[in-house]
Amino acid sequence: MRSRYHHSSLLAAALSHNIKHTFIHYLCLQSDLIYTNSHNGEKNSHRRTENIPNLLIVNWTQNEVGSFPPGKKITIVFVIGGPGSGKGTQCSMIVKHFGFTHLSAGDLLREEAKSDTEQGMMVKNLMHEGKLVPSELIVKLLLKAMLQSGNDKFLVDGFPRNEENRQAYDKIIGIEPELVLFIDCSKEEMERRILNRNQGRDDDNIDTVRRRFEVFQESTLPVVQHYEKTGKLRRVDGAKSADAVFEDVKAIFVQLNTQANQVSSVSRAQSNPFKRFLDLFCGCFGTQEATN
Ligand SMILES: Nc1ncnc2c1ncn2[C@@H]1O[C@H](COP(=O)(O)OP(=O)(O)OP(=O)(O)O)[C@@H](O)[C@H]1O
Ligand SMILES: Nc1ccn([C@H]2C[C@H](O)[C@@H](COP(=O)(O)O)O2)c(=O)n1
Repeated sequence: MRSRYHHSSLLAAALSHNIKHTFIHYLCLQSDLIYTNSHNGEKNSHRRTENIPNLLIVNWTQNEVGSFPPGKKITIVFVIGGPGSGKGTQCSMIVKHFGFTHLSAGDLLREEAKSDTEQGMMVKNLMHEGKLVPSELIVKLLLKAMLQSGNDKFLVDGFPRNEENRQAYDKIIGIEPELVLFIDCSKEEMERRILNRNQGRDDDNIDTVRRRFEVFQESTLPVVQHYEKTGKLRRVDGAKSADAVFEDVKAIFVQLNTQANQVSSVSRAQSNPFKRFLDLFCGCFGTQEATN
């Protein structure tokens, strides 16, 4: 306990004096803190939580990543489910039918893991152990990919994986998801699918898969419960065949499109001055709404 306190104090001192990264890393490893050089350019240390690794350098600024133009309508759907539940499979089908851009948090991290940097190595190791990568990093990668795509409709696959992901997203991107699709599937079926997947993924081995299940149980299920309470969750039975699951998914997206069209026709009508005048006029004489 004393040594942990000692390292935390040294870390604070090192941060305020711009001491070399390697020394800061050492201190982070010895304490329960992580270090981030965060989006507002400030160096910070944070208390580590359950799924946060020992050390992290997140090095970015808001300018580096950019943001959406103010007032632009952006549609976001989160797709969550256990490992191997069929998130990627369903996302590919949604893209074909509904014109979303598919952003897989796992794929973005696998790309990052290829880079020959300290950060790349950290991501690679965490994924190999079946652990979650720090939230600021994944949110930054998502925002970057969203802006690069030029689209305004996004399926965010495999996110949020824990409460910390959700909070980092709120802080950095802050666009409420329209809905959260949850693909519900038994552990036995997911394990069977992953071990048959054969895509050369480093984390598709029995030990890592078991750890990924634990993380899903401990960290992702509370997020599912959160969205259930807010009324945003749409649960589908992932145990059916991929096509049968998509029938259920399709119904959810058709409804989402219908709602979006209704909202945009109301706002188009509200921005038409002639229609507003006519509605007011008819309202005064007790007639039905003038136009629609
Ligand atoms: N409904 C289904 N029935 C049977 N097999 C399926 C079904 N959906 C997907 N699969 C197969 O199961 C494997 C895992 O699917 P997929 O990669 O889509 O899952 P995922 O949830 O994205 O996994 P991960 O979280 O590990 O990336 C793939 O080989 C896929 O072809
Ligand atoms: N929000 C996320 C999403 C993914 N990861 C890491 C940990 C996962 O085991 C791995 C693979 O993801 P998948 O392809 O199964 O969606 O990527 C994370 O840390 N945070």
